Amino acid sequence: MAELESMRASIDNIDAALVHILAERFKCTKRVGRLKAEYDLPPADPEREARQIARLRALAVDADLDPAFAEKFLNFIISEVIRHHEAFRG
Ligand SMILES: C=C(O[C@@H]1C=C(C(=O)O)C=C[C@H]1O)C(=O)O
Repeated sequence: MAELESMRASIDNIDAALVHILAERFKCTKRVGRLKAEYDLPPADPEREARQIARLRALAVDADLDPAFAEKFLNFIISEVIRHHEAFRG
């Protein structure tokens, strides 16, 4: 079925883009983690996280994406980031 193949090709492209986007994000967050370790700042910043979650939920609603899913996804990423930041502190 041509439409199925076409949709799957787009899904594969989107998955590749997601991997590249996540890799860039983790490059930034690792740099932030090294700065935090250097300046003895805590690995997590719950106030910033709350602002990011509120912003992402609103963007999700506008984009017709489930905001609960958007929040879960961001929390999943942030928990990995915090794990990296804790490791930088040693
Ligand atoms: C990257 C940071 O560290 C943590 C991870 C965050 C993220 O992945 O967006 C946000 C806040 C912090 O809990 C930061 O403080 O900016």
